[in-house]
Amino acid sequence: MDKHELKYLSGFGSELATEALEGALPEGQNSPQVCPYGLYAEQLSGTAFTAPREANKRAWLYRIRPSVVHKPFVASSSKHNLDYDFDSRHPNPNQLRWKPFSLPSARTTWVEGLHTVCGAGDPKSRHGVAIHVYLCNTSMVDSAFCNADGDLLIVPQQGTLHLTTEFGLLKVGVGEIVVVQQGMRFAVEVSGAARGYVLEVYDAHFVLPNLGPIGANGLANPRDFLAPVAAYEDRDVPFTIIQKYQNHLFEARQDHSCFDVVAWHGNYYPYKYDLNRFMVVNATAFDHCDPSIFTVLTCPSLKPGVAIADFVIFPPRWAVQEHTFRPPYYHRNTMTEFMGLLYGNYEAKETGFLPGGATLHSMMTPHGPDAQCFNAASTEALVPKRVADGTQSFMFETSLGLGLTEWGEKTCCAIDDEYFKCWQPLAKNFDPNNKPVQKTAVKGKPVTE
Ligand SMILES: O=C(O)Cc1cc(O)ccc1O
Ligand SMILES: [Fe+2]
Repeated sequence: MDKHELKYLSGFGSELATEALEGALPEGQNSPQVCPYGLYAEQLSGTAFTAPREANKRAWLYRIRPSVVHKPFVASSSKHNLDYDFDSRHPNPNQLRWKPFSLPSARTTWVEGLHTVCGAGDPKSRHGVAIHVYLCNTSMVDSAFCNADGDLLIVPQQGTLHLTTEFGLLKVGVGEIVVVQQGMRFAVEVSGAARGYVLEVYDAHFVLPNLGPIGANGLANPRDFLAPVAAYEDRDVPFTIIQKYQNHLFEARQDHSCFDVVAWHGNYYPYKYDLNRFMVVNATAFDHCDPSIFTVLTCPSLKPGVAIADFVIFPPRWAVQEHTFRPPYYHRNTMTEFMGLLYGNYEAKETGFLPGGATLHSMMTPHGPDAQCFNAASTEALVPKRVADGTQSFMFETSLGLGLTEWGEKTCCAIDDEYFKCWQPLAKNFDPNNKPVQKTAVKGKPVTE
């Protein structure tokens, strides 16, 4: 496996085919009596066999040994920081802000460094989400992680992740995301301190949002999603599969690497996406569009238009709206908003919300721009202006109510108790005697007349 010059296949949910050895993919059928090169055929299903064609997901893996060749799973005795108890703690409706989560000083792998902040639901009933951060510095060796419970959307904030997967290799830097779907085995190598965010969903796979009147193109374009080309290792070594099943970690030993897939085809694969490829659509006349215009990926619920979770970004762009308060409006939402900052700062809060930190605004919890942002944006000259240049923030937005873990609310020691103060200086500007002349979109016809 060459880890330096990585090649990718392009397409979101496409039917892809790739072989590391010429002729390793059987021709014209999935299960020949004898597979090329003496490989074993194995299907990995990402949906029920009978899911409608447009939703049906599966991959055929041609591997040195089938993945069933392992010793029994036993409860993992390794230290970990995953926590799926979202119901024991008292609910907390406050606006929450976390200072940057501290990186470990002891040797910590990506799996060991996963810390759960909040979540809802459970994988047994296939409904819910969990939000984690990872804080690590050490590469996984001779082991692979596999989430039997759902999909992982991984957002690096510091340090490049080198993923070895059953499907091949992915290099994921800051400003890119990677989605490893349910049941796909992978290992993470890092070359120093690494921090990032993880959105785990149990209900369904991520899809691209519908574009409606935007048309056939825009937002995240399907061809910018990249899948690995097949790459395998034939290594007979003591090897551990770390499997998360029903939110518990299990380990199974085997005598060979699981990254032994020589060829694969199908529409179920891990993929990465460069956030800089996002084609921004926004208001060009007046008013502030809802942030759904910045949805990269969505995990839909069964209610039309309601997401289990959306992955939304706030990309660098032009702001050109006239007679408009351009930053986010003040709001209370039916959705829950968890935000993270990758680099730079967030337009509605220039200070306090720092890269590697986070905020949580739960359903119906009021929030919006801090006082400093309100005052500046209420008086600024409304010339065309770049916003969010040199920055990248994102939101995990869910229709579920989230419960905090003990680590998220206490032991991470990162909660910023001062957060509420950013709104307190918002002044009462109301003056019933000062009837304004409001500018309108239709020149010469003010609505106040
Ligand atoms: O709260 C936030 O900062 C996220 C957000 C941004 C925006 O432009 C509109 C609504 C919204 O929730
Ligand atoms: Fe919000």
